[in-house]
Amino acid sequence: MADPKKKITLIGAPIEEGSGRRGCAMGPAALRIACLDTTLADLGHTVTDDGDLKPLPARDLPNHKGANNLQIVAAFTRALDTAVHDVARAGGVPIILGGDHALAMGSVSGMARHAADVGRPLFVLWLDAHADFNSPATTPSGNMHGMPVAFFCGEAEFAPILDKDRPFVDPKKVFQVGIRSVDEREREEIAKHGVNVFDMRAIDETGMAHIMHEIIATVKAANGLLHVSLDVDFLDPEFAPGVGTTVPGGATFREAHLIMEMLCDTGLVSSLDLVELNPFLDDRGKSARILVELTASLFGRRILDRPTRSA
Ligand SMILES: NC(=[NH2+])NCCC[C@H](N)C(=O)O
Ligand SMILES: [Mn+2]
Repeated sequence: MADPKKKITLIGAPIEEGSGRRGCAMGPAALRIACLDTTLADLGHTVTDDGDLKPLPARDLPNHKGANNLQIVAAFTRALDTAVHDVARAGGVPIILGGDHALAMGSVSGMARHAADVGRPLFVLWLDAHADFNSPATTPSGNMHGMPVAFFCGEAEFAPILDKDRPFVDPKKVFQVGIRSVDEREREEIAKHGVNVFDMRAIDETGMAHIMHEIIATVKAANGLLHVSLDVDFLDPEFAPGVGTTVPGGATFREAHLIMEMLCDTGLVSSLDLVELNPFLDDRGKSARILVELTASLFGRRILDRPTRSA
């Protein structure tokens, strides 16, 4: 395993205004209560918790009818773009504690700037039930957590949220895994832009290991950085009910761990979003705990390292 001990910085992003309901603002607290920091520190990493971002609404932007709560979403986007870029530039691995998925507008944009600084391409592994490739022009809901992928690929430029000359992510370097809910216009957009989609059928037919080998080989061959964006609804609601947009038929506990273990072996992961956790809807912290367990697998925990629990 390449360079196993990392400098990890936790960045809380208690944004819920990108989704259609309340609750995700409690996500960072739930992840902390589920011991994300000590779990990573126990694996030998240096962990710093930068606390929660609390940006003021971006009052320079007008309301937009296809983009609900634009001023707040834009404020988090700007704050995260800066915070994530700063951590990566200092040689650290940012983990963003969400917060709804609109936060990836900022986190991925910050990593795209870092990748451009170091002259390496940025790849994104999007683990989600949804493609999140809407824009204010195509959205059926106006909810901005359905738009981050289009935004960081430069396909949802409707207001001056970030610098318009910022580096975009090439949609062909976005791998979406677990997809099972895509809107009609969104489907056309992802096909047109060449986003790589592995939906649940592909997972069932081909197997997760095969899909991950393929993705990892592509990133390695390009000497890329890999940002992982993990939405709770990637998982089947049976294992992770604490999310506002559950879709039946999601990834299993083992499939999700396999992804994390395979990624860990590559040493390619530069940054991670943990998003859409809604503790208000969770079942006794179950979903928060699963996110912490998956993060542990991504950063080096091995099943065989753990004491066996019988009964
Ligand atoms: N990150 C999420 N949970 N996204 C859900 C998006 C749902 C729907 N496609 C929309 O745009 O409104
Ligand atoms: Mn999502």
